[in-house]
Amino acid sequence: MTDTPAQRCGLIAIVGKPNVGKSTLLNALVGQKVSITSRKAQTTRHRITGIRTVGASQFVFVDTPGFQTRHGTALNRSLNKTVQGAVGDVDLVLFVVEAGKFTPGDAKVLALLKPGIPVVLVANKLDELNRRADAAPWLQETAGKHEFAEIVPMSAKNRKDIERLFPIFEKYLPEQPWWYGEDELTDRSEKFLAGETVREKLFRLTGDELPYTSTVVVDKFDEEPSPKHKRLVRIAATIIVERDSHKAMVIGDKGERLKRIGTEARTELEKLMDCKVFLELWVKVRSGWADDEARVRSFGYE
Ligand SMILES: Nc1nc2c(ncn2[C@@H]2O[C@H](COP(=O)(O)OP(=O)(O)OP(=O)(O)O)[C@@H](O)[C@H]2O)c(=O)[nH]1
Repeated sequence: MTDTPAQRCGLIAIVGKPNVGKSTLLNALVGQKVSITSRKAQTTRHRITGIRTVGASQFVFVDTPGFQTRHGTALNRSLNKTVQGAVGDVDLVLFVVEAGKFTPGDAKVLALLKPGIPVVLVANKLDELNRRADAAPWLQETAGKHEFAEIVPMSAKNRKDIERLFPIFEKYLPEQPWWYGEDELTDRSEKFLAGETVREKLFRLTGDELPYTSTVVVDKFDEEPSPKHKRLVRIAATIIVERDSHKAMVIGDKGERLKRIGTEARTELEKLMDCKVFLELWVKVRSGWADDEARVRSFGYE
């Protein structure tokens, strides 16, 4: 008779300063895109859970926004609150830094972590170090900065590195029944994913020109009966920018850029939701919204 191992389930927070690869890591761990990535710093604003069940263990991941220290606007204050909220009630924290670098920004994030919760130091982007031998003295020095439960040099873009992580994390999850089904990957709604997808395309296609204060609000998400398609979803979303010049930038020459944002988002959503999608995009100017607490709340960034 073989004993089946008891079910384990727990929360894992992914923290780190902007652009260290938190979203890339989460997506690779979950195996599907649930959090958006882009080269632009600070594209992750929401607390997103990704779920992955391996063997008897269910790993529930919480992504956190990049820890912003430079500006003090309401938006940034809201982001910082989310980070602090996310690290307080988890079973394990993955503290992500870039291998070979430990900056004051990293130190600030580390200082936020509550004592008593095990922290894994994830030294990401190892592939970007010219010589792996250079990592050894850096790892030794960084190990002294906190009582890390584990130290893992790796690359979130390397499949083998990702699969090695599950057995490492497993022992930190409490023995308890799973919270989600074995195949569930996220508890985010399709409406939420629609907004995130448009936002990703927006930032990808505007490069560094557009400030990160731009956002996307989904105004309509309706399923409609259709004789031609097994499922049809009609989505309307508004891209909110701070200035007229940003609006012109998003729309582009003869509307080309907005059209491309819409086409790319629609194609991706059709794949993600496995249905026909009609997507309508609007661009609106609301100046100063990032400084306005009430508005930040009404856009859903608690
Ligand atoms: N070379 C290399 N690049 C990586 C790796 N992991 C992530 N990146 C890149 O680093 C950039 C930032 O990655 P993200 O996953 O968006 O970073 P993030 O920490 O979630 O960023 P914020 O949302 O700003 O907090 C992207 O261009 C990724 O492709 C890695 O292991 N190696």
